[in-house]
Amino acid sequence: MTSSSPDSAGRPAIRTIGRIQPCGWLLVLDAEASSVLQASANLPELTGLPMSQVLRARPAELLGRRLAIRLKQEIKGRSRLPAPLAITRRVGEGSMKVQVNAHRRGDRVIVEIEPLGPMGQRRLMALVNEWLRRIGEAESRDRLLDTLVEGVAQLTGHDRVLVCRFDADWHGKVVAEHRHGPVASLLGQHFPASDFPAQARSLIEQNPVRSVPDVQARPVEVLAYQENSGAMRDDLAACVLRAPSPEQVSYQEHLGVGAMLSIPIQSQQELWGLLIGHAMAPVPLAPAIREAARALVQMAAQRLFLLRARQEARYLQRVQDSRDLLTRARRRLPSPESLVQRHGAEWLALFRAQGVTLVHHGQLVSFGQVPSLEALDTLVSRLEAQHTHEGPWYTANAEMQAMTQGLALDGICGVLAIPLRLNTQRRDWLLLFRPEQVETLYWAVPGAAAGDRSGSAPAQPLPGRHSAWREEVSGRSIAWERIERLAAMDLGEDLALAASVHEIERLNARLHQEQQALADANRRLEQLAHFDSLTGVWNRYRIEQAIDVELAAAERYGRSFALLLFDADHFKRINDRFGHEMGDRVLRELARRVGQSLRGCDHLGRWGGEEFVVLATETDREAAVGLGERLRRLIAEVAVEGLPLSITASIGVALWQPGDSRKTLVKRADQAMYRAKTLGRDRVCLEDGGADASPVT
Ligand SMILES: Nc1nc2c(ncn2[C@@H]2O[C@H](COP(=O)(O)OP(=O)(O)OP(=O)(O)O)[C@@H](O)[C@H]2O)c(=O)[nH]1
Repeated sequence: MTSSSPDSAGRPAIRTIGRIQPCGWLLVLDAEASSVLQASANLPELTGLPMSQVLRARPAELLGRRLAIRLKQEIKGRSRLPAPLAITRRVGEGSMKVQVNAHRRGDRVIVEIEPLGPMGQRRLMALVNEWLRRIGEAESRDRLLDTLVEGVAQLTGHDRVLVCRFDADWHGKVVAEHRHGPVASLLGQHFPASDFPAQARSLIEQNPVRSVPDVQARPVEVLAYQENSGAMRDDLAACVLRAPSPEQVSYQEHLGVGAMLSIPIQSQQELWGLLIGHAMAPVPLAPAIREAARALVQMAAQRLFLLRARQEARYLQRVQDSRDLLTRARRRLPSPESLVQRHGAEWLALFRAQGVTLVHHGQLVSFGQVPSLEALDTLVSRLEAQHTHEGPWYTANAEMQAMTQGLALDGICGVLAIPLRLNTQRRDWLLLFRPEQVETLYWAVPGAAAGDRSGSAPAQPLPGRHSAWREEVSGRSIAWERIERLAAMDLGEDLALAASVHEIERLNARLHQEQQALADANRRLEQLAHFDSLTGVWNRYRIEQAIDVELAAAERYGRSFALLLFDADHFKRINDRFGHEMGDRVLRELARRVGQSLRGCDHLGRWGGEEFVVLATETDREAAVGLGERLRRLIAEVAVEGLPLSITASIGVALWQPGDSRKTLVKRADQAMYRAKTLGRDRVCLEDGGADASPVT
């Protein structure tokens, strides 16, 4: 900002508050657009008034009454004019058609006046429509961009129109170009990120079209009286006419460019790239042509994002197909480990990767080429500790990331890590690895590239080319694209689900086994608790329970039942003569035969030693004695292999009497049995008072 002191005549000082290009005129008005605050120093040419007067004039004196009123009305309550106003101005002897545009900046209204070009509106419209049609029909990205650069070149007359695509680091690569005349090609070359500083990128939002019709032209100062000069430094940031900075001028000179145009290719979410027009000599660019070029770029951007969406949809379909396979596989419940082995090759193709690792329950399963186990372990612990959110972690430049630095990655430069949340305590991971991809870059501007990128060899000038330097970029893999990251997240979700299903199935199987074991144990326990281990018939505890149940039923319903207690005769002799094992065999055989001969409603139990109890339900005295006699005969017929003797038993019979307890009933049966013993054995005795069945044949 420069200023001059009041002159000798005492007139107030005039300050310079900015600069514009000489291809137009600029006025800064107050918020109501009713008084002039600042004006470009070339306004005397257009108005015929001296500068001192311009700075004191009312807008109507400079723009004409009708235009000034329209301007005032149309900018009221708006941030910019809905459409430019066109007027014809008398300039000197002749007249000139100019376009007036205005926008608000803080509490000021900035008015830009530009001469309209010679091309008729109708011819221009026809041309634009033709190119819009061609752009709308392009079926591939390359075809689309080629059409765009050709169309813009035809409209603007620039010698070289190119499309520069930004990468994730804001380096730009020239991906399409149209040239006219002997101008050097920049196709395939790179512009370093330093050519597109963040500040310049943010200016794109304020004023998307940047046109410098004459790079070398001396800028025109925007002046103000001291009292009106309190302008913000960036007052002119959104002006089309804003003069390029000295650095921009020298940059363009370096490229040998006399005129330039730049229009962003963007969606609401992203700045995809830039369309750049270069002319070796100055080229005036009428506002209508500038706008037409912008319309072409906007149409191309729309088409570009549509084509990309289609391509992404195709890619997602492939991923979906793979996920379907996984879902089908899930029904067969394979382990996550076997899924990796089965689908690994397919995932590597889908994600352009060379290796994949699934970290599941602390176990690592890999397919393809992956880092060493030690490196993987370290990577997973670092991810666990440092990557706290649910989204993916990724890098194309592993050496430069703290997460992957210092790991023996064996030539792997790209890592995409997807956290799989299976339980709340610990995460599993799906890891994809990409190899290094050495790339040769041609930098459009020497010097600027060196040091910008890590791991790259120093940039070398290319022999025979002035504007390109060659650089070998190493230590990087191809970048993980957004759509690939999203697809990997989907795959991760499926894997987590498959792992959960498998895990649940495994736990269920274990639970089933445990239940089975528990049931077996219970069965064994019951066997132990209720059955005699030698003979397999009920033990004393169980038969006592049964007697109690029968006593209760008899007490309640008056149902008569009998208890038969029998004891093998002279059993000791068998043991003594033929051994204890023979004694055991005899007891088993005896129990088996007696048990088999009983009715389903009667019960046999071992009372202890060689003594057994038969509980005969619904049995009266006669039937009980009959049963005793039947058993006596049956026992006498029992033959045991290797035993040359016959076996006999003494049987005591007692019948339930009202008021009986287990003890009294058993006691009577025991006494009866004792009597049978004393009467000579091998006989049935009824309790006291009953007639004994006679034995011996
Ligand atoms: N082998 C075998 N012997 C048993 C078992 N339980 C008891 N004994 C034996 O059975 C015999 C019973 O002998 P005693 O009570 O003298 O009666 P006994 O020899 O049958 O004579 P009486 O009952 O008077 O006819 C003892 O020798 C016990 O050791 C068993 O489970 N297996």
